[in-house]
Amino acid sequence: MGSLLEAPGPHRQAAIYVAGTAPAVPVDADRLRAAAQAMLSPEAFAYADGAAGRGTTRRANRHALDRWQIRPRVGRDITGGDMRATLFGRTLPVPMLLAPLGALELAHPHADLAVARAAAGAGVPMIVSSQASFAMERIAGEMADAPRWFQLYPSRSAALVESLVTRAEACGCEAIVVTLDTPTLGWRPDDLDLGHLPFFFGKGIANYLSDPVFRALLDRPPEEDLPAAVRMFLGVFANPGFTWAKLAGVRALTRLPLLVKGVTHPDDARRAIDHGVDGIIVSNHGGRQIDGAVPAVTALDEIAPVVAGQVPVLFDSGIRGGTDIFRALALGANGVLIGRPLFHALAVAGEAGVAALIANLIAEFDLTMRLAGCTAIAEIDRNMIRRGEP
Ligand SMILES: Cc1cc2nc3c(=O)[nH]c(=O)nc-3n(C[C@H](O)[C@H](O)[C@H](O)COP(=O)(O)O)c2cc1C
Ligand SMILES: CC(C)CC(=O)C(=O)O
Repeated sequence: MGSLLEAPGPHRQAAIYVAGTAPAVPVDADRLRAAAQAMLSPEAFAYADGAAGRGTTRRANRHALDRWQIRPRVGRDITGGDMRATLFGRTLPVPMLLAPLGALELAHPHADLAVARAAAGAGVPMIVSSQASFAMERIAGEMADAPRWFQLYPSRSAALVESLVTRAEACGCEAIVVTLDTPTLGWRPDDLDLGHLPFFFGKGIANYLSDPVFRALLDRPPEEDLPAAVRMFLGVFANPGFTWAKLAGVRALTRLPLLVKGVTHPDDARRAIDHGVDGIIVSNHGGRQIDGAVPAVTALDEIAPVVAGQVPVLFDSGIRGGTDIFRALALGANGVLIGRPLFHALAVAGEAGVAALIANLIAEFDLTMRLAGCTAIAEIDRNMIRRGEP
């Protein structure tokens, strides 16, 4: 049997299963999540799925996205279709990146290495987490010249921050993302109930264990005394005293584009620009930090007009399909980050799972865009959507 979609296009066939054959990796985000849950330990699933407090913001992220209604334009020639977008001088096949996710070894033993290979295969940038399960140099080693960025938790140790940023530059990361919404971990009942956080067990700390500055803080090497290294990690990885003024210190360390992640207030978007950032990631960390925080897409709607094109605005927290990508772009985002579905796809089928997820998202976005009458990213503007009833 042929594919269900015959129209020409670079990614068109990606999501398409041959009639009668169910896809190995569920296409729908909810089914993908369920498949991952069936395979993972309760602790691993809870860590990724978990949210702050009662999960109000995690739910609100979806609810708010669903309220935005696409207003398709008809009677247009949609034979072609160009999803490419340029960010910081790099042309991407589609305005989509893989969000930084820590402790991916909970999902799959190949963790970040599998994600890196799938990302590189698709040309979709991977944002390597500070909390990666492999050292960033090994992850980069899987990617040839494919685009990768590095996400930094501003550590209490300025020397460690400098070392991490220097290493990221040296292994070919093309941008530095400073996450500002996690000066300390949020209140996460699922993890608390299970008494489990990956970091306590030495997971997701490979970038620290491989760092000369971090190792110099230890009395004995982590290979001899992992619990002591874990305690040191817990003591230094975050910096509750990190302020806008201190961002200048990170800015001074690198000539790479610097983005801040976790902005939801328009005044903070203004401040970020005043402090010389090159990009803003509107995100509430998938509702994992403050229960009751503003839905991320509502924040995007407020922030995009304030930024008004001065720097690129990226968006995450709730993106589950191609229509969500369309909504975010229509609200002024220059690109989106894929979060939890990436963890789920990795759990279900490793590198192949992530490759399938990426291909499916691109294919659905492609179809959404052209069915809405748009054949170029620039055509996806505010006029293409409206806010529906609550
Ligand atoms: C398992 C997991 C680990 C995460 N680790 C990080 C991290 O190390 N650094 C970071 O900036 N954000 C981290 N995040 C937040 C994501 O980058 C992203 O903001 C969030 O997943 C978006 O919400 P969504 O998954 O509901 O779309 C993590 C999220 C999850 C689910
Ligand atoms: C706080 C980190 C260590 C990991 C993270 O960002 C998360 O679990 O959401």
